[in-house]
Amino acid sequence: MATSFRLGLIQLAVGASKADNISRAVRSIKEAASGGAKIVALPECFNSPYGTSYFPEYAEKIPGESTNALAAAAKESKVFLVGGSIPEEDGGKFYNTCTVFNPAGEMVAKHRKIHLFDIDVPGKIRFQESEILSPGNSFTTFETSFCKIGIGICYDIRFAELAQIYAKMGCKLIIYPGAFNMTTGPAHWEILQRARALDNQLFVATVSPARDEKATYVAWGHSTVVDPWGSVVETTEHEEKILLVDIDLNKMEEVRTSIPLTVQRRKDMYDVKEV
Ligand SMILES: NC(=O)CC(=O)C(=O)O
Repeated sequence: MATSFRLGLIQLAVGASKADNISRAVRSIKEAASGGAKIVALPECFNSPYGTSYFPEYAEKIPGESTNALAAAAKESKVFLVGGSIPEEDGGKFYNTCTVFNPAGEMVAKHRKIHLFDIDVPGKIRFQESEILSPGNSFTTFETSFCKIGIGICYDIRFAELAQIYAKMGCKLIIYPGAFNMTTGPAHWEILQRARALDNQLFVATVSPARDEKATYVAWGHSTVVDPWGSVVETTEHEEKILLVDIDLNKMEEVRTSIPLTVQRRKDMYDVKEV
């Protein structure tokens, strides 16, 4: 199994036209692949503006228009493709869903956002995904020719337990398509990624939409890769951009050998009763 690869993160400018969002995503996937990316990822809500009022209008069944385009793009460019997320409709319910495709264009994973983004920061931001969306109920990992990868969507990154579970399942990289905002972005976006990476001694990547100041929800941007030492390998500002980042998985073993948390855990002590 190869231990290094190039990861392509597509910080896509997402607008009101679904067709335009899809075609620009497909173009960017090809561009990332031409730049040598073997694993490519799109942002949360890549085909729709982010907001509960948009979800029913933009929602699709899976497979559907957006995921068929992703499957074809993965196959054409021969990449593993983490398809950001789309609003999904299934059985009259809506989900925030990430689909993953292998280089043959087959869907190999589907993650429905587990932790819904319900927050109310007085005077700053109130967002209640649960007004429209239902949560997913399963963990999502997939195998590549490089390593096992775990998927979370945006708010999922705030829950340390999910990352710990993916680490236990043998993931070396967790990819979080996400769209933090102008309040929580500067405060928490980078520190959460570094915390998840450092706690679990693995790679973490996030992919945001580009910032649109006129949108009802203004995304923070700053798609990033953090290594198992907790260092930011690569990040960007808020404009549309394709980040190409070389990942050397040997770094993980190096860090785990130097600071051997995985064998030092006191699992005999951690099962405490919650009060
Ligand atoms: N948009 C999200 O799901 C999460 C977010 O913006 C935050 O946690 O802050």
